[in-house]
Amino acid sequence: MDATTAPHRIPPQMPQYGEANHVFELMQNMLEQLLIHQPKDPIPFMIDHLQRDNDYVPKIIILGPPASGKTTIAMWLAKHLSTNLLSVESLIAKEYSPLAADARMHYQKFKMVPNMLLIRLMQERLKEEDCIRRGWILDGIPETREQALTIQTLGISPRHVIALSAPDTVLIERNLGKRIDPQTGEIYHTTFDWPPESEIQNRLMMPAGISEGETARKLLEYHRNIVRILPSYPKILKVINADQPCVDVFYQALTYVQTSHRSNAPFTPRVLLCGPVGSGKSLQAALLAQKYGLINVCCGQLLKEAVADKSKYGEMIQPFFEKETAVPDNIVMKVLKQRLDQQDCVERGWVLHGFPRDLDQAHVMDSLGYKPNRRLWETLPCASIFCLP
Ligand SMILES: Nc1ncnc2c1ncn2[C@@H]1O[C@H](COP(=O)(O)OP(=O)(O)OP(=O)(O)O)[C@@H](O)[C@H]1O
Ligand SMILES: Nc1nc2c(ncn2[C@H]2C[C@H](O)[C@@H](COP(=O)(O)OP(=O)(O)O)O2)c(=O)[nH]1
Repeated sequence: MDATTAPHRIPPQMPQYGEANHVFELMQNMLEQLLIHQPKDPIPFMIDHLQRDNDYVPKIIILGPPASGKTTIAMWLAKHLSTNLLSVESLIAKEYSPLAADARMHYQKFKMVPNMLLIRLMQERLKEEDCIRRGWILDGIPETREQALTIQTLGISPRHVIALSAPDTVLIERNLGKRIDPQTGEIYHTTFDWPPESEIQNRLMMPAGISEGETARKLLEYHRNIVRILPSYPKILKVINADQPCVDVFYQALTYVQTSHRSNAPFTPRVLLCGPVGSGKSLQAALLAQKYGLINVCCGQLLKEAVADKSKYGEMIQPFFEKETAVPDNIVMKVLKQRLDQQDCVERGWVLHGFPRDLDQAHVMDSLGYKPNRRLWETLPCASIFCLP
């Protein structure tokens, strides 16, 4: 077969390098921003995007009906993730911003901020260094589908969207107990979250707009809009039940925003199955190989085949088999390397079991660049192992 028709050998280090350094996602994010912003000269834009290196900072939207705990959860997340919290109130309160002054005037007159003014105010804030470097959380924004679509068109892409939900009756009742600390802006509740310090208790204020009628009106407005907003975020949305203790809502939200979504990057599974003898590694390896088209690599089987084939390594292994002593790690690794570097393992991925059996072997495997991207540990009570047939 001449060189032009021979299969193109992809060195295993290439896909592994791409996975380890998220090269595909890096390029995908940059391409997205290029197509959204369509700069006259793409090169400086791409250089600036790559130097910013902020693809993985928090970019979170928290939505929910009144009294669902959006602000409470958003504040706790912002503190935990050291990121910036943006809400309508915080945006219009911004000093030295003509846009904010204009928005304040609207808000004082009409109790609302026009869509485009709010979006421009948000855009202005998101361009600031701290939001670029440390990311952001939008609390209760977007409020309408028009805002959601405009935000997307401007290239403001959240990585995670959380929608809190709870029965209206619960929220109307809950909102009656809302209290705010005028000094810190912290939110409390007369029943669910009362501060221990009497000094804080004494200065808490009842915010406006928490009466049953007001909350019911806001709920109607929210339900009318939210059904048109959520379809804008099909793959990054998580709905969390807010009718449970705040702390539980917070930890579900935190767990979600700390997960990364499946990317479209090409992915070659390299699965490592560990566990005591009899824990089912061989069986699970065979099932995984069959289901996902992986190569089933059993280390013990490889050594036996090398001896049976009387290969170069087989002759080295034979004496250890005859003396029933452990085959030296360097010989085992050579046999394993020969197998894992074969085209089928590189292209389809593998599920390895029976190696490594100890830390030294794990270090040798890692040092040679064989890094599994899925690790499964099978455990079994000792008693069960001795009962195996
Ligand atoms: N899971 C919860 N369980 C009980 N009380 C909660 C919970 N989450 C928030 N609260 C309380 O409900 C009240 C409203 O919370 P918060 O202001 O965070 O809600 P919100 O969704 O931001 O409301 P709004 O949209 O009206 O500002 C506060 O007193 C808060 O302490
Ligand atoms: N009950 C039960 N038995 C199992 C399970 N997985 C494997 N086995 C059986 C099949 C074999 O007879 C025995 C050892 O399985 P194995 O896959 O060879 O274990 P391992 O030594 O490769 O880890 O246990 C399992 O999940 N449940």
